[in-house]
Amino acid sequence: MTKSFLVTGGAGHIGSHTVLHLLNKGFHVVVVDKLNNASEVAINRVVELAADNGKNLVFHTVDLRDREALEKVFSSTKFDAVIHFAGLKAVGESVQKPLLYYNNNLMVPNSLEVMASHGCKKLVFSSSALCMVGPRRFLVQKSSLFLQQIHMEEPSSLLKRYVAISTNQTMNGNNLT
Ligand SMILES: O=c1ccn([C@@H]2O[C@H](COP(=O)(O)OP(=O)(O)O[C@H]3O[C@H](CO)[C@H](O)[C@H](O)[C@H]3O)[C@@H](O)[C@H]2O)c(=O)[nH]1
Repeated sequence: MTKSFLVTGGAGHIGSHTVLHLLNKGFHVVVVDKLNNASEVAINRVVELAADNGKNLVFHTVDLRDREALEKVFSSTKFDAVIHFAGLKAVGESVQKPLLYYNNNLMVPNSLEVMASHGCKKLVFSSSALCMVGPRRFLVQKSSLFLQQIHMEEPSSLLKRYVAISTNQTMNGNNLT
């Protein structure tokens, strides 16, 4: 049977390229995106580029904080995995509006609960390598100190790190992995 993927933030930069790749591989893809940093034009373009496989793409304008809307999406399709790209990531804005970033980017546990209740156990959590500098220095050797200074003190990176770690713990704790 054809595999189905839910891509959050699938109208965005990395998301739309991922969606096209999945469609080209013949998979069924559902995108949820609240279109705060993207447009449905990107989705239409992906459908066009995927040619015949474009019919396997379904798009919903959904804010991941809206649990009821998320439940409806999971009720409509049995997903093999979720690929998570939906997030705010502008460094400068995250410093100016930290509460906006906390509010938007910490909704992952909400999605995990809905995933778990629908028996979906696989999540690809896309984050930024920059939020992992520090104890895990293997990523950026020479420039790591510089990157650490810039990024570890701004909310966007701190949040990504927090969400990455707590998502990992939740997935393990709930036997989702
Ligand atoms: O609460 C939110 C925040 C954003 N989005 C959507 O998520 C997408 C994010 O795409 P961007 O083009 O803004 O970002 P990138 O594809 O460049 O980056 C994304 O992928 C990166 C992978 O390294 C990081 O995970 C980063 O946090 C994530 O936004 C956009 O369509 C935006 O509308 C939502 O649906 N809900």
